[in-house]
Formats: sequence, structure tokens, C-alpha cells
Amino acid sequence: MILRDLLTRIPKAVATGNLDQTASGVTSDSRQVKAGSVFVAIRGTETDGHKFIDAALKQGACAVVAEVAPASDYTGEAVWVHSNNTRDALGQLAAALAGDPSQQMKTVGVTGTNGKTTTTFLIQHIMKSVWTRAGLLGTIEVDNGFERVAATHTTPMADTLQSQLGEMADNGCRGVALEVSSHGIDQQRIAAVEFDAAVFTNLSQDHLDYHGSMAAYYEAKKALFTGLAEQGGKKKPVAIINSDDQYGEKLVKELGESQRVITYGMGAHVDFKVTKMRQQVRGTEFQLDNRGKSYLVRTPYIGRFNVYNTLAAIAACAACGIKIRDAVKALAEAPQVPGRLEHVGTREGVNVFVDYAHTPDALKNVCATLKDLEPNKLITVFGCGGDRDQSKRPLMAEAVSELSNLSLITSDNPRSEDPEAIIKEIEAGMKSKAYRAVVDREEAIRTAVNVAAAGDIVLIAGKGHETYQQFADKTVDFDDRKVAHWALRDRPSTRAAAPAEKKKNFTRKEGEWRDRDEKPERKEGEKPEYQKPEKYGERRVGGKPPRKSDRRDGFKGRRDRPSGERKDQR
Ligand SMILES: CC(=O)N[C@H]1[C@@H](OP(=O)(O)OP(=O)(O)OC[C@H]2O[C@@H](n3ccc(=O)[nH]c3=O)[C@H](O)[C@@H]2O)O[C@H](CO)[C@@H](O)[C@@H]1O[C@H](C)C(=O)N[C@@H](C)C(=O)N[C@H](CCC(=O)O)C(=O)O
Ligand SMILES: Nc1ncnc2c1ncn2[C@@H]1O[C@H](COP(=O)(O)OP(=O)(O)OP(=O)(O)O)[C@@H](O)[C@H]1O
Ligand SMILES: N[C@H](CCC[C@H](N)C(=O)O)C(=O)O
Ligand SMILES: [Mg+2]
Repeated sequence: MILRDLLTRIPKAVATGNLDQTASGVTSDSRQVKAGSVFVAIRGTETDGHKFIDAALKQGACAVVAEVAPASDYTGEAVWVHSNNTRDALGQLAAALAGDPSQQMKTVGVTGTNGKTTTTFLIQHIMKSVWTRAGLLGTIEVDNGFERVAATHTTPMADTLQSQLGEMADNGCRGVALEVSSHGIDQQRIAAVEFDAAVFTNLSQDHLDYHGSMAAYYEAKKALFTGLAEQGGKKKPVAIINSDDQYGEKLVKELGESQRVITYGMGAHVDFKVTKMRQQVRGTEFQLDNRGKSYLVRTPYIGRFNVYNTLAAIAACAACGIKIRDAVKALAEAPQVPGRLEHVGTREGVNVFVDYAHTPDALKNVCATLKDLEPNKLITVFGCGGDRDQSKRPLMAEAVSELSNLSLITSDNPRSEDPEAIIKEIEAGMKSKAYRAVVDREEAIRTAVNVAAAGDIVLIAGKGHETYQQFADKTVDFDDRKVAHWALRDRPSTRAAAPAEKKKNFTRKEGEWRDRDEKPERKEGEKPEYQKPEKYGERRVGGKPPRKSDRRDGFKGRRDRPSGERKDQR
């Protein structure tokens, strides 16, 4: 694209130099600059992109966009563009070079403290079932309609984001579900994204290390919604808000008439309302009322919080023109979101779940949901991330200790911090003495699985889909789901010691979720019952570990170990 045309996207900027050059791309990272790139200098928290202008020029940048004017003796061939907001400029230029992909697709942004990943997975699933091809961008992965790659950020930098959206549009995606983090909003990573709908799931404590206060955190989230009114394109965006959440309710009030708002929840006056909810071991069923019509929604997910995620997904898809009944139909086959309340195995009546809860509210919700399954004991393994909101640590401890019969406090990405020091901070918030601190996460998981008895549930919280553990000096392979499989496999049998009646069967009338090691007694002449593995979408409960082909995340089960790993590391 010729610079002269490209720079019309930042009309307030002042450009000096030959504008008839061709720009081949745009980046804010000098290390990515190639001949013909536009380099945009951004002031960060660690360093200042302006320091790398010389490096970018040496690598062949055809233009530099900076928040400072060129030096009076600047005679370089590259165009110097002086802008007062280079973060916004980055988004505008990247969007123009990618062909404004968000204007070519139905684009839904999902923000909130918890539930973004789950809701975006649901939205993409519905979009795909109706439109065949749809994109997804968020914490776990970026799906461009043809291939999925692991994500580096929940919401990547504007240059990366726009080029990923561009691939989706080029691949024929008709829609995209995009996770929008508060960092993403604050750092204008979503500049030049035109939304059809923006969803607010909820707000509770997290990221105070970055935002400083809940008020500032809320304001960051709110900017996504006030920004809808300023979109320049033809879209008539809708704000979709969980008004049962106290911050959601506040947002609805504050947006007032300035924005088209659709509410969802269980309260009296919401647009998408849940009634008659029935939680079951293998899923949830509820009635959805919208504009005088009722729909019976069935999903394979458990937990009240997932009902909110489901509602948000239906409302967002409806705002994009999808019929509610088509969305509802698709949801019966909703996929397992990797590491979100994922049932990873069962042995001798001990059931293990992996979940990504890493905030006080998420932990409260997931523990309460598992308690609803009426286990004999709930045993929770958790830790708190290093270099992240320190003040949430005792609150996470409080949430876990109040709802678990036993807690194992361990490490969860200590990053630059001392793992034992983090654990001490967690211990300060424990409300019960029924806990053990085990710094090594594998040992903590193995301990939890070994001390569990038939009928107990082990919850491994915090890392969900993650496949690594980050320490100050290294990052090592670590996958809670694999370790849980190994722990279950290696668990010493308690069969002889445990009387049969102590075992707990999570059995429902119309199906079974029972210890598959248990052999039902056979009467003479009776054929053995064929125990077909349960399948709801891609979610499997009990039985053998899932096959690779069953899973979105490529996890191959117990034999899938990181290469080069020693036996004694298992
Ligand atoms: C706090 C934060 O958000 N930091 C992000 C931010 O870093 P920063 O502002 O400190 O940037 P910087 O390192 O000072 O660099 C400034 C500029 O100089 C450039 N640079 C730097 C070095 C060089 O040699 N050449 C060069 O051009 C950089 O590309 C950048 O444009 O911009 C960087 C890229 O430009 C990001 O990689 C970095 O994410 C860090 C790694 C991070 O951990 N971020 C997390 C907290 C985050 O963003 N999380 C959210 C929410 C997660 C969730 O709850 O789901 C997310 O969306 O992922
Ligand atoms: N709507 C919700 N309300 C409260 N808790 C939720 C909700 N949805 C999911 N959770 C809990 O939060 C955890 C994280 O869910 P999810 O990954 O969908 O959230 P997220 O907002 O994408 O998180 P992140 O900020 O890390 O990207 C889940 O594993 C579950 O324990
Ligand atoms: N996106 C979140 C994920 C946290 C997950 C937890 N495993 C941790 O490392 O704290 C963050 O970066 O704050
Ligand atoms: Mg997420």
C-alpha cells in the first residue's frame, strides 16, 4: 500500500518525506522490521520503542511513526510521521494493511474478569455451526478458520491482532469471537476493531497490580463499551451486559441511552432471561425467555456460571443475526473448553477435574459447582501466579479453604518471585487448618490424588490449558491434565482397604457416571452391559483417557509426554 494512502488513516499526524513509497507491513517491534515496514514507536512499561528507531531504520523501515518530531537535521529516506497517539496509529495502520477485517466479519468482543474464553468458544461454536467458518482469538488459541495456533496473549498487540483478523477474513470466516482483556483495552490493542457486539461477563478482583484499583479496572473495561459509540464504520453495535453482576448493572446505568444495550441474567427485567434451571452431573438444562418466546437450552456444561456464559453467547450470536433456535441447537453439542472444568479421569471412585480458576470469584464458583456434585470430600490443589495481583492471594485462599475439605497449596507460575514466599502469602488467608503446602506442583497433585478416597473429587485449579510452569530462571513443560493422569495411574490401590459401601457413585437416573473399575455383579445368563463412553460434543466423562482425535488441544493422553523427559520426572 502506498504510504500516501495509508497515512490517511491517521489524519492528525504530520508526515515528512517521500510519501510515494510502498509500505509492506507495520510493526511496533524493531526486531520484526523488514525492508518496507512501517515502524511504530510505543512507550511501554519496560522500555520505550523510540529507543529503537535507529535500529528499525537500519533494517529498512520505509517510515517511522513516533510521538516526537524528527530531529531538525533529519535527512533520512524514511518518512517520519509525528503522531500524538502511536498506539492508536498502530491499530489504524495495521487495520488498513489487513483490509479492515473486522468490517468484513461479524465481530464479537468479550470482556470481563471471568468467562471470556469460555464464552468466545461458545460463540465460535455457534457461528461455525451456522456459518461453517468462524474465527476465534483469545487466551488459549487463535483459530483463523483453517488452523489453530497457541496464543501468546489473551488480546495481542494491535499489529498482530489485525493481521490475525485479516487471515480469518481471507479464509472466509463470516464471524469472529474475540477475547478482550483489560490490558488490551488499556493499551489500545483493539484500536480500529469494529465490533458488532461487545459482551460484559462480570467484574471481580484481578489485575490490581496493573490497574491499581477496582475503580480503574472497571473504567478500563467500560472503555470497550463507550468506544462502541465512536466506531466510524457502518455497524450498529450492541452492548450485551450481565446485569446480575453489580458492575454490569452499573455499566447498564452509566451507558444509558448512549448505546444499544441488551441485558442477560436471571433477574426480573433482563432481555435474555433464565428460568427453570436444572443442574445435572453431565450438563445443565434451562428455559430461556426472550421477547415473549421460550426455548429449552441444554448444554454439556455444569455450573451456574456456565449458564451465564451460555446466555451471553446466545445473546451475542443473536445480535449478529443468528436465530436463537439455531444457537440453542448448536449448544447441545458445545465443545469441552480445554482446561475449563475438564474431567480428566477417575479411578477407584476418585474423580479429578482441572479448571482455570485463578481469581477469588472463579475459585468460589468452581468449588461450589463441584460441591453440588456431593462428593464425600473436595480436595483442591491451587497456587497463585507470581508477578500478578498480590492482593488476590489471601482472597483466593479464603475462597478455596471455605469450600474444600482439604487444600494443597502449591506453585502456579511463580515467574520472578520466590515460590515459597507466595505460598506464605496464600497461607495467611486460609480459613481452615485442613491444608498442606507442597511447593512442587507435581508432588502436590500426586499427594491430592493419593490421599483421596472413593467418592472424593480432586480439583486442580489455576493452570487449566497451560502446558508450562514459569520460574525466574526457566520455563518447564507442565500440564495439569497429564500429571493428573499419571497420578491416577500410579495411585496405590485402596480397593482391599476400602469397603465397597464407602464408594460414591455419581450416578444419575438416565445415565451413569460411575467408577469404571467397578464391575457390576452378573446374574446367571445375563449379558454384560456395554458401557459406551459418554460423549457430549467433545467432552468425555470417565473411562479411558480421550483419544487425540477427540480433543481440540491435541493432548494425546498418558503416553503424550514431552520429548526428552526422564522416567523419574513422571
Ligand atoms: C504489562 C503488559 O501488558 N506488557 C505488555 C507490553 O509490554 P510493555 O508495555 O512493557 O512494552 P515494552 O517491553 O516496554 O516495549 C515497548 C515497545 O518497545 C518495543 N521494543 C522493545 C524491545 C526491542 O528491542 N525493540 C522494540 O521495538 C516493543 O515491541 C514495544 O512496542 O507490550 C508488550 C509487547 O508490545 C507485551 O508483550 C507485554 O506483555 C507482557 C509480556 C505481559 O505479560 N502481559 C500480560 C500481563 C498481559 O498482557 N495480559 C493480558 C490479560 C491476561 C488475561 O487476564 O487473560 C493479555 O491480554 O494477555
Ligand atoms: N461467567 C463466569 N463467572 C465466574 N467464573 C467463571 C465464569 N466462567 C468461567 N469461570 C471460572 O473462571 C475460570 C476461567 O474461565 P475463562 O477462561 O472462561 O475466563 P477468562 O475470562 O477467559 O480468564 P482470563 O482472564 O484468564 O483469560 C474458569 O475455569 C471457571 O473456574
Ligand atoms: N491471563 C492470566 C492467567 C493467569 C493464570 C495463572 N496460571 C497465573 O499464571 O497466574 C494472567 O496472566 O494473569
Ligand atoms: Mg481467557
